[in-house]
Amino acid sequence: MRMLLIHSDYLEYEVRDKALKNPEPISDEQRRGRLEEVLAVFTSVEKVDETNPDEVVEKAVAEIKDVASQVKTNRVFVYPFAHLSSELARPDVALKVLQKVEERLKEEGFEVKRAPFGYYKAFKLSCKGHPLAELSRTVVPSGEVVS
Ligand SMILES: C[C@@H](O)[C@H](N)C(=O)N[C@H]1[C@@H](O)[C@H](n2cnc3c(N)ncnc32)O[C@@H]1CO
Repeated sequence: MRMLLIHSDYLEYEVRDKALKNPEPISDEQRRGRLEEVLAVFTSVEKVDETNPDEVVEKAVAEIKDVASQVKTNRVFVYPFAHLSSELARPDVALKVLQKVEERLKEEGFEVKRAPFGYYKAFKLSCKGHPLAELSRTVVPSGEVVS
């Protein structure tokens, strides 16, 4: 799993067209979303993650918690983003992984939004620009190598 973590004044999105034949079903209210003072986590779930999705979820949550504590926010925006890897996991696996990351972060006490999966989306992002505002992390199941 590849993550680009941007500490932001805000992140907002608006759903546009379907990018998959069967995108995640969403309600009207999920067509737009915005969070302020947020750690935006743009995430590509990778083929290698399919060997142990549950472990990758835990590793990703640990990384997100670490960065969130460094930038002092408890708000996280999980954003599916298929552009950080050339070896993407199947959509059905990727969606489950991202749903689980959202669920586990909430269990850890974070305020979390997750952008809808399987769509083209317009988005606006205001990066804070401090030294820790732009970070990337890669997590893979144990025993796998980062390509
Ligand atoms: C397109 C661009 O504007 C938008 N931002 C987009 O990326 N849409 C992606 C993700 O929401 C999701 N998706 C599919 N596979 C994956 C995966 N392995 N990991 C993460 N997301 C995935 O399906 C869409 C098409 O790949």
